Amino acid sequence: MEFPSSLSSNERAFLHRAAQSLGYSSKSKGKGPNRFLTVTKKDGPDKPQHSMLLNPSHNTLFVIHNLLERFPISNKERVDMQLSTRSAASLVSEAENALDKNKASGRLNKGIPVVPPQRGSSEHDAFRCSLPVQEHKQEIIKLIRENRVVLVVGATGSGKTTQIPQFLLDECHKNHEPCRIFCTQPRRLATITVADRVAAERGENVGKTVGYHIRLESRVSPKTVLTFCTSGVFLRTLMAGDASLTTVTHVIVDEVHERDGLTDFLLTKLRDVLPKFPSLKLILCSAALDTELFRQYFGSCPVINLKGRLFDVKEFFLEDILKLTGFKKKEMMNHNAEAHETKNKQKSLTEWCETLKNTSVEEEEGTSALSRVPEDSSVLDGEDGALNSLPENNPEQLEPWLVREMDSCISNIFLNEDQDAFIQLFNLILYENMNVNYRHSETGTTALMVTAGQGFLTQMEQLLHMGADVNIKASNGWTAADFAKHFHQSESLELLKSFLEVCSPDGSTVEQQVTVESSNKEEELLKLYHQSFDDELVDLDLIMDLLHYICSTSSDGE
Ligand SMILES: Nc1ncnc2c1ncn2[C@@H]1O[C@H](COP(=O)(O)OP(=O)(O)OP(=O)(O)O)[C@@H](O)[C@H]1O
Repeated sequence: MEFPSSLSSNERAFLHRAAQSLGYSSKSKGKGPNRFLTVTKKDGPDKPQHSMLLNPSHNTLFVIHNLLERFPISNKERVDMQLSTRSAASLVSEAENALDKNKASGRLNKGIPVVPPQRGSSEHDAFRCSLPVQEHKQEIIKLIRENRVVLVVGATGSGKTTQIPQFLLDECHKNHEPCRIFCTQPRRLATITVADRVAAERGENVGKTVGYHIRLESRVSPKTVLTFCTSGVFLRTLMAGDASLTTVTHVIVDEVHERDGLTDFLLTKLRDVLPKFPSLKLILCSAALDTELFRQYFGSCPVINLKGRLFDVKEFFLEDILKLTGFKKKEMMNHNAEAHETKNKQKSLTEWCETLKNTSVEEEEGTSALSRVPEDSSVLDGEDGALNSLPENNPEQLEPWLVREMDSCISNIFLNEDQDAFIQLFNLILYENMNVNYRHSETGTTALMVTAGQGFLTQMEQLLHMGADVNIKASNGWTAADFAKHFHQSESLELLKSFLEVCSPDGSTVEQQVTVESSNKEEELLKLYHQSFDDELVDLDLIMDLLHYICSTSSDGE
């Protein structure tokens, strides 16, 4: 058995005497930090070992083969496995071998308690002091000193895992008390990261004062005082015999609230063995407030409740995030260009409506219904330009003279109430195969819309019979019914209503056709986003932009 170099000369002298009285031989070798004390049986280390025949099953061989492929053995391990005569010079490599064997078997190494070295300073010092657990440092130390089992309850992030083991290390250093601490974690990854973090907080690298041990991997040395390990590794060590706890001073079982099988089993085992090891302290850490069960299980052990670190939760919807981050995709840009075009069309239509309104006011000197533009005229400013896209309406696919003619008919009907324009319009529809739902190239209006707006009932009926669609929206989002309503053409509205009652199988009404469009910028942005991205997918670009925004605009912990 080898003892670590950290022993004082007095301690080494004590061990030499103890070894002698028990009939063992002991020897100190090396200088300064490399001085190790080894205790061997009188027979000497060279006594040949009894060999045992191992007959692994086919299945076992298969598993071993797989494991060796995943974790190939090093040259050194290969040499060590040869049955060679072991020389005294191989004492150090023997110790390393023992570590490796324990690593593979998933059991903790043997060791003795030592006084932890003084903590070094680190960049995390200020952060550590800000953790809620710091306020309870003295209370925690006192309770652990005075009780066999202590339960610490605190919200996630209060500092239980990283700080409580360090309180013990610092306290033992201050009082020159040897200690050997194990802290169990339910997960392998957490075991490694928390060990790394605690070592860094003490200004060290992992593997010195602070180490970790998970199955098939460990970073510990004879100087390791605090070992983070998985519940599985700790349990496996206990299964090999309770004696492994002889030199352990503190066991911290973390995340007991998770109630995973291994941790629960570990707690059962630890409760059973506690009476056998009077100097062993057990600390349970839980993030859940409902801890009565654990408290009772450990004979009404004392409980420390830590305050959590609460941060304001800000709620953002997708449209807020799009606005805050200025997120733009190529597809969104394309949609934006389309939206820009629609905006121009809306502007033209607004001008049309204004012209018509002014003309009517001049004609009817304030008594006209048109002088009382209804409250909802705000829809004219609507920025949403949800145009129905019908391929036959695309002026680019039509001959230019047809576009010119159709545009002129629609604008003349609307702006000049030109009855003759109807003759030309119907000619184009009937003889030039123009679509009855053709939309004016600059405003997106259809013949039905302008006819409804002007209250030309006979022509409206004709258009409806020719298949005019009442659902089409102009560039400002208005349907024919909106035009009728806006320009107070109640008869037009009635006609559309009765037409819908007859023709609409889904029972939609004219009231439902009257569109209330929002001018909300965020909504527009949201619509643009939805048009360019499939909601079923996760938008990693947006997430990256959001993370970047959070990192660049807020300070730590906000
Ligand atoms: N590996 C790490 N890297 C960076 N910061 C860390 C790391 N580990 C912990 N921290 C920081 O230290 C704080 C306290 O962590 P700690 O794990 O001690 O809290 P805890 O109360 O045990 O929470 P939990 O119940 O989630 O384990 C965390 O909120 C985090 O800010």
